[in-house]
Amino acid sequence: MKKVNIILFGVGNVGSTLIDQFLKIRSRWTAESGIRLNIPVIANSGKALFMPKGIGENWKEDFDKNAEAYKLEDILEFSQKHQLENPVAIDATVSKDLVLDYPKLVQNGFHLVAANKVANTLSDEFYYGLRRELEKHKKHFYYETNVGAGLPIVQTVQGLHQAGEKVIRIRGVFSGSLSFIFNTFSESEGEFSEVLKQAGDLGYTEPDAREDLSGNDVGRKLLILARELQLKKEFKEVKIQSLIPEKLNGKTSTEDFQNRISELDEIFEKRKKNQKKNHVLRYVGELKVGRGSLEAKLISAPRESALGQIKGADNIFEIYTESYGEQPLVIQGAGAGAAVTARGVVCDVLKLSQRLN
Ligand SMILES: NC(=O)C1=CN([C@@H]2O[C@H](COP(=O)(O)OP(=O)(O)OC[C@H]3O[C@@H](n4cnc5c(N)ncnc54)[C@H](O)[C@@H]3O)[C@@H](O)[C@H]2O)C=CC1
Ligand SMILES: N[C@@H](CC=O)C(=O)O
Repeated sequence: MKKVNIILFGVGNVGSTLIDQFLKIRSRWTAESGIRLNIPVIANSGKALFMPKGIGENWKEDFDKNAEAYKLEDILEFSQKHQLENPVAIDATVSKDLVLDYPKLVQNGFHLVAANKVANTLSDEFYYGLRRELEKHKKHFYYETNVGAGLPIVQTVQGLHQAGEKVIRIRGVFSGSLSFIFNTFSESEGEFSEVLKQAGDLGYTEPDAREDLSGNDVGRKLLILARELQLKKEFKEVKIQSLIPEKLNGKTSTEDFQNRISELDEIFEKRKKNQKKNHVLRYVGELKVGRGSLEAKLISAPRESALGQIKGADNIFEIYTESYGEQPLVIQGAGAGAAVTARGVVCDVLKLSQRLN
């Protein structure tokens, strides 16, 4: 029997759904794959719950009652003291500080699984430095949910590239929240701000919705895919059209922004009206590999086109390669939401566990 110990950072929207999915699947993993999954530590930004034998169904009550203030060192010590076999740190936060500690986690024997996109979008130096550290310590890093949430995008692009296929262009709708917002707003009479709020309530937006509206989240996904194709790119090289008017951007607090979102209504109402007949708004990302260009922008697409037809929080990725020619390989489906994202993380943990002794 192979034991795998999960240390979960981030018990929010994705993290708490992930715990519930793990608790449901683990007896099947034991029976079918010989993997015994234990979750001895769960942590949010302030507190951590330490349970050497692992959390159970009452984890929420246990966390509320027994979680304590902690530092990363406490987790490293706990892991050593209890000789946790195959420790896996899962990052379901948006924290840059935690990402900067990834090398330390790896040096202390941890494998990594991240929904957080920050590690793959910091400088080239950090990106390759982390990979060198992983190689040196023979540890693995999975991050399928960084692009397309639970959709198999990263593995497909990695697979094509490693197999020698020439990827020419990747284009599509890369943001689940912006997809939901424009799919809904294009077809309804409702105000833009109401739809934006709905996207947040459904768990599609980033904790700060401006990360989505600024186009930064799409920019990050483009950069992650570009780096999978060995393009040496930095985030600042991604051309991004922000949807946030200057008066509401960076300088306002998140709360202030929330209170003023109705100021977006008139702007987007105008954009919707100023389109050709039977056209809809879509926020798209495009990576042109040969030119090394990465761009995220709002376009008006024919309603009957592939981009125009997507529904709900769907993402669509059109992957143009040499062998696929004019007809791209297309991957489409829900691109945001706690359930699909958590399931993508569960898949990563399963794949990682299958590689361990
Ligand atoms: N919601 C979605 O559809 C998708 C989300 N993701 C990514 O998943 C991550 C989590 O998203 P949500 O669950 O929606 O966010 P959330 O805001 O609901 O939860 C984040 C959690 O992280 C905790 N946290 C913050 N800093 C921490 C630290 N240094 N150490 C430990 N915990 C810390 C917070 O206390 C909170 O519990 C984000 O990076 C997001 O980009 C990725 C794909 C899809
Ligand atoms: N906010 C993101 C969530 C997944 O990465 C999105 O809308 O796509």
